[in-house]
Amino acid sequence: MSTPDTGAPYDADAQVHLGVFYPGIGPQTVWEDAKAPDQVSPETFLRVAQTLERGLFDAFFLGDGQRVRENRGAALATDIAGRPDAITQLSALAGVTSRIGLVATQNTTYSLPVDLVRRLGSLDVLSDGRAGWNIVTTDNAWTGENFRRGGWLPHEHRYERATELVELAKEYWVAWSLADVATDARQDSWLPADRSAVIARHSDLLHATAISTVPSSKQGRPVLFQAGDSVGGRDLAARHADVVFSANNEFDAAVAYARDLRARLSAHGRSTDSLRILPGVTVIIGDTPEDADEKARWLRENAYNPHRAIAFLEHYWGQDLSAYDPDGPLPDIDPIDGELDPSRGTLAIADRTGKLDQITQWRALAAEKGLSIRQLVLEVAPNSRYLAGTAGQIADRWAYWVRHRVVDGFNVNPYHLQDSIDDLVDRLVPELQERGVYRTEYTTETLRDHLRLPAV
Ligand SMILES: Cc1cc2nc3c(=O)[nH]c(=O)nc-3n(C[C@H](O)[C@H](O)[C@H](O)COP(=O)(O)O)c2cc1C
Repeated sequence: MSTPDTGAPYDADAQVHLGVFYPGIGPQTVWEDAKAPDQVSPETFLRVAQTLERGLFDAFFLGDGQRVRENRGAALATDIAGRPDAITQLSALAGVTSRIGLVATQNTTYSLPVDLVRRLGSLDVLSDGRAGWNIVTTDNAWTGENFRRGGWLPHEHRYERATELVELAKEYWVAWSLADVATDARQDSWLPADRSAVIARHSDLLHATAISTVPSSKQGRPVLFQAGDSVGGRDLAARHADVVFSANNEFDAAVAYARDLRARLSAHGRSTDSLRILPGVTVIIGDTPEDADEKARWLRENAYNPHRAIAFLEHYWGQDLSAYDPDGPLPDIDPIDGELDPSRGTLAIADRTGKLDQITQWRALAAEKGLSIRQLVLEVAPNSRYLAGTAGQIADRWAYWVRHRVVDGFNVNPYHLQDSIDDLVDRLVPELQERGVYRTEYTTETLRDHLRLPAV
């Protein structure tokens, strides 16, 4: 096999960095199973975080979604079922874990800047330098309707606001440290003036004036993850992120992505080693390759059962499609705008065209491959592709990927809140350790150091 051009040299000592990304209980997670634990109880998360810490994981992180999406007056069948706020949840875990990084997804489009930055800085200080922020711009107008401003901001402005917010955050978190606090109570102020300067940003998209209320943490500031794959997203990552949570987990796409991102890093004057690339992936471990494939087949069919397959299409067609046979051809009617319209999901004016283009593409794919509604959904729905194999096969593959710098590790989406996490820790981790690509103990304390990132 030829050496992939990833924009970084081969590294025989490269290590696999691992996170678990838990988006919340949705179609990709088996929650009907009797053994599946409750998705909001503190005991569930305590057990998951402690298992991952036993497995020496770099990070546990939570997705964010601030509104339940609807379908014909009920919760959309393919959406996440219930999702408490990530910072609140991770703050609870900070007290019962000691090493694992705690990463909260929070959106930059709707959040109030100083409030968000202050809460993330607080998690970082209270966890002793283990916090991360998964920066998302959030692509749906439903979320916007929760907020005073309503569904707002087209795509390009979302990244402008995100950049301004991140720049504010970076100033806010390192404004002062505990070492700056006066020990002599007779001094005029408990902070020197140059450490309590007003941090201000005023633009069409963001207004904020702040003096930081939280000291810098043991790792300086929270580690910045960025999730979003457009040019705007990649540029934000290249300018400011420490880690990208990428969606490119197929080999050729991952190689091209690594090369592109590293070129962007260089263009922004950053070293290609200052950013970690961790794509999301669902891992299915079997006793044999056939066993893993069989599990994957079952999971995929469970995730998009006939009912959910129709619900998935209704989201695009904007209307009731319950009369259509999931094992039959795609609807031949045109989509309409309405309650289920994904233009409420993406905010762009041109969405109606985008939606029609999408449907045209699906029709072509279904015609080419002879796919029914359900087969098409299994082909195109997010997270419906899995990495299935024995633990040894997956470890071999990952060792190759990290040494060739295609990625620096993975964010694994658990398909079962406990079983798939046990498999990672008890079956995959020992195989990675045997190949010398995974730590055998924590030798570092902060998330930044676990990830071998440059100091702030
Ligand atoms: C791997 C990944 C994970 C994401 N997780 C979330 C999430 O938990 N909550 C959220 O609101 N948006 C999430 N997003 C959506 C992004 O914030 C963004 O809105 C979307 O990807 C559109 O931006 P883009 O065109 O730059 O990709 C995620 C995106 C990616 C690629």
